[in-house]
Amino acid sequence: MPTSMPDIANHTTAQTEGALDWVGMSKIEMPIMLASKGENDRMVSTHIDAFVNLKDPQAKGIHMSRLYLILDELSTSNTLSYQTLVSVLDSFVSSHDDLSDQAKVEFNFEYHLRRKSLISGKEGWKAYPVKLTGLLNQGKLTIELSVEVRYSSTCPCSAALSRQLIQQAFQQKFSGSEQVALNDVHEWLGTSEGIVATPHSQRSIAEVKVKLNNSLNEFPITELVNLLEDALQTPVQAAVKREDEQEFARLNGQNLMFCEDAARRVQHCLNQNEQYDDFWLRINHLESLHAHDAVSITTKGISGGYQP
Ligand SMILES: Nc1nc2c(ncn2[C@@H]2O[C@H](COP(=O)(O)OP(=O)(O)OP(=O)(O)O)[C@@H](O)[C@H]2O)c(=O)[nH]1
Repeated sequence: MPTSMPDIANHTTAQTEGALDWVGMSKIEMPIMLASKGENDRMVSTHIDAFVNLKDPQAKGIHMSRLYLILDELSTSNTLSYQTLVSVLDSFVSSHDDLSDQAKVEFNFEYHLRRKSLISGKEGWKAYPVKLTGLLNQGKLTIELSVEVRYSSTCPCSAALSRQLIQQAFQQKFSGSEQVALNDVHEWLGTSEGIVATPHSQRSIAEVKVKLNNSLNEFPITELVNLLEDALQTPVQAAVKREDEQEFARLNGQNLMFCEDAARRVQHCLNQNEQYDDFWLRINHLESLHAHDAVSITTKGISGGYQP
């Protein structure tokens, strides 16, 4: 490097002094080889946020290029795992010895999983938005995993109101007769006059963030997705034949959910799981009855933990 190049970060001081909580870069685009528990390592297309604190109030700035190059080395020569995420954070701090004692890195990407259809035995891809976050605060390490799971929620109130309309239609149709023939009822139930009303359902999104226990050394992405989809029972589907669609209708009918119900199901499952020291969740029902969404938010509720 030519010696005459000015080095603002090193050789000037701040015009106005002040320590800063986070300084760094957002949405760095990099392909990253990712190790995830139970899956083959694979390349994911990430957007990375990388930060250190600036604890020296007089220092002009941090060295952005050092953070970038640490990530570039991860991208070109390594695999993102629990261990390498910790190394990245250590390197962020050690590359800024006098300036920083905290580091944060967030990897945002879509993680594709093969998902089985409900009945037909077909398979298809689903893409799950995932965020892996590492935080190093004066030697204290926190690793978080966030995922989003999309599912269908059918309104329990609308289902009850629809059942009432079906009962009324039944009464109207058969009220004159002393006895009703089984076949007549069976046939009538198969018509659109029989099922005169259907409850509304909505595309719904569970956003979940978990703090990984220190004893974990792998990212449990697939496990967390499975846990959430098992709790909710009505995840959106990939490959769908008619038998799968019918089973989906049955599952929707058997799992009627307000956003409160969905939040409690997820809360219950996460509370049972000891791998997660803390959790935060937000349930979004993108209403079809309303133009606005129904939302519920909760946390594990531990002292000093996530805030709703
Ligand atoms: N600190 C800081 N740097 C910025 C910002 N925007 C762009 N940069 C640029 O980031 C580049 C890299 O900075 P450094 O890491 O200090 O680069 P360098 O001096 O060649 O690297 P070292 O020799 O390792 O210090 C510089 O060219 C800065 O101008 C900003 O808002 N803050």
